[in-house]
Amino acid sequence: MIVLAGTIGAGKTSLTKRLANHLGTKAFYESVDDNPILPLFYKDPQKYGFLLQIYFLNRRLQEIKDSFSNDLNVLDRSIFEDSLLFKLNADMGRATETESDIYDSLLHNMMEELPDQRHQKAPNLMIHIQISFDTMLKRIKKRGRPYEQLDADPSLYDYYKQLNERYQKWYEDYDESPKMSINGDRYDFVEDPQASREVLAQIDRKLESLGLK
Ligand SMILES: Nc1ncnc2c1ncn2[C@@H]1O[C@H](COP(=O)(O)OP(=O)(O)OP(=O)(O)O)[C@@H](O)[C@H]1O
Repeated sequence: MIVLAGTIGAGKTSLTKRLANHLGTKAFYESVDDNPILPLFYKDPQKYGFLLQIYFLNRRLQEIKDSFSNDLNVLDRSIFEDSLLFKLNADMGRATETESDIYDSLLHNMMEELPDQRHQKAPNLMIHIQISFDTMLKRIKKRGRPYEQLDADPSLYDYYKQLNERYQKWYEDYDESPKMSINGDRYDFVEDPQASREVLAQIDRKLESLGLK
């Protein structure tokens, strides 16, 4: 499977749709607007941080299992990014070190490959969409999910800034599968059809180099 990665508002969902369409495969989305824990988490991160992670972990593993049938199926978010978000939350005092350690050990245990399994759980390719902090703020505002807005909670500014900064290092350290990065500032694949074609061509070249296409 191919997984998309990137910060809030990077365009993972949009690129998932375009890429699956282009490859003629199935797209798997995590519905954000139907997530019952997310608004609770934004209201009280300390109380709901751990529950939210377990909710996501469960959903993302389900997606991985559901998408096994084709190596080119596309998932709108990687399971590995959640750990980055949770660590940030732990560092901001919204989760304890014990919760963070237990989460990491559970993730590791769930993702461990078994000797004779027919399909690997790790993705075949991870595509990171990189955007600047400025673009991230603009996208969050434009999309307008109420609980994500800075007007409602100015302390989110620091959260978003740190999150954006940590993504670059996360991408550099990521070694669960082959990977590539898309410049989401330069290529506005949502609004600009030419940029969209260029991004899909970049991904095609990578898939070809991996023997997946
Ligand atoms: N592991 C996590 N811990 C805390 N919050 C999370 C986690 N994963 C997602 N979220 C929250 O869920 C919401 C949706 O984030 P996500 O990046 O998955 O989708 P998105 O913003 O719609 O992405 P895109 O615009 O790239 O499609 C955001 O408010 C984000 O902060």
